[in-house]
Amino acid sequence: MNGSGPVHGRRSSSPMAPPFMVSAPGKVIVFGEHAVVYGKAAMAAAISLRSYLLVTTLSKSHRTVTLVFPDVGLDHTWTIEDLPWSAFANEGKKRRYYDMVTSLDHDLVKAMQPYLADVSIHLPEQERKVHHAAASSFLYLFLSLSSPTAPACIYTLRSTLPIGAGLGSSASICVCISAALLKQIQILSGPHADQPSGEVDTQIERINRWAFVGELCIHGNPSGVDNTVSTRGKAVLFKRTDYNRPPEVTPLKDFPELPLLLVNTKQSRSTSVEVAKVAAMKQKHPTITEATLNSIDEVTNSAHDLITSEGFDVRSDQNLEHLGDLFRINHGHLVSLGVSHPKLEHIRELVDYADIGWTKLTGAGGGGCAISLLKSNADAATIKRLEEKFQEAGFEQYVVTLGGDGVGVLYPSVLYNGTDEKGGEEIDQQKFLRAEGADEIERLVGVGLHEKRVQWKFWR
Ligand SMILES: Nc1ncnc2c1ncn2[C@@H]1O[C@H](COP(=O)(O)OP(=O)(O)OP(=O)(O)O)[C@@H](O)[C@H]1O
Ligand SMILES: C[C@@](O)(CCO)CC(=O)[O-]
Repeated sequence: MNGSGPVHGRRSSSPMAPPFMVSAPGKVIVFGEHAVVYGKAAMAAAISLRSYLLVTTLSKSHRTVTLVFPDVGLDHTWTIEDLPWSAFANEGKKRRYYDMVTSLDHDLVKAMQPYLADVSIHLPEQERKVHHAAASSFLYLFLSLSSPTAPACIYTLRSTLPIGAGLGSSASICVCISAALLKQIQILSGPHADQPSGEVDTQIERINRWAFVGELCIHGNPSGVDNTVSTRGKAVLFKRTDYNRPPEVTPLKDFPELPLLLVNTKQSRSTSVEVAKVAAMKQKHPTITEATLNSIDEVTNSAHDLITSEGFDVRSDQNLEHLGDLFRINHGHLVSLGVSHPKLEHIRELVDYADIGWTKLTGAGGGGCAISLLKSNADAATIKRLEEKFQEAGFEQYVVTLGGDGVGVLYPSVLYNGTDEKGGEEIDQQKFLRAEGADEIERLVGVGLHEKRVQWKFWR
């Protein structure tokens, strides 16, 4: 069944939950992508581009759950009672919200297939794959965390992140879905000011674990670094040596405001395909590949030692050059693992010719984005010329800040947007859908890039 159905305005006297929003950031991997899948360290930071999910509860006369994901053109409705609840409730299959789930249950994945089969059935294979990935991560989490008596709802998702560009779009939507569903079953406490840090950690951990399960539905073998940084925000050093245990996550306090250019080749690719390339390389040349992955680990650890060393100053030429060397070396590793792309090499060449910094791909590669660390003497005119060359090549540049907040909640979805509406401006589905492009989404509901919005709450 397709179509998003009616959306009802809510009043505070209504017994239904009010519309609310959750939001989670994308990320850049500064060092260690791919190697992190094999138990090596990675360093990643949240970025100011984010996904926003609006949850609208419908009246009791409705019994449907609808996904409205316009960024990819997905609009699908399931009837709640029709879904395969019994498979997910079976002895040995039932998961609790506090369980540590580290792999997908193949029987449950199979039980979902008939309900995914008619999602965007009319679309070409490539688009359908994108829809299926998003729909399956939602459905797996919905069936795991919710119940046949769940209220009818519309989940409307919009993101200011480019999709499939290495900036963690899939993780940010999984974090949003996980947080929304956990919020709806009322097992999240907060976020609120002065929440004890132990309680904050528990909420973040719950959201993160289920976001990881969502990521498992989208790409076969995620390390968990993307969902971890998206949930927690800020920046982390991440390492997962044993998939049956939680990863080692070291928060990087005072992550330096690196002078970075972030450029998207706009070459589409899929993370799972790029991860599979490295797996194939490892099978073909196990010793050499292992040595490359170990070398990446050393690069990441060297960067970590540097930025946490006493006296580290990103304005020091010596420190910057050290980090720049590590950018170049890490990019070389990724090239040798086969996950670069001629367009990523083109960005690197343009920056090298301008001689203003060091470049590496970020994320899974195969297209997507590159980051360039700028030298201190990079002058404005040269940067401008370079930006024009990016544009001529069809690339897109983003201005982002690093190390911002992780998952946030806006409950109810009311903001003080400087409008005349009494009690604040209610963000309903129409308004949210009408916002054109990333800038308008930011302006309408953004967590604070343009102005500090106190209504958004974070587990800090
Ligand atoms: N805004 C969105 N709306 C709907 N689905 C989305 C959205 N963003 C991401 N997705 C889902 O995530 C998939 C992209 O995941 P993929 O891992 O390939 O890219 P990424 O997360 O942007 O990159 P990386 O993992 O390298 O950081 C899409 O195919 C889609 O299923
Ligand atoms: C390529 C990879 O290392 C990063 C993708 O953002 C995959 C992962 O860690 O899951």
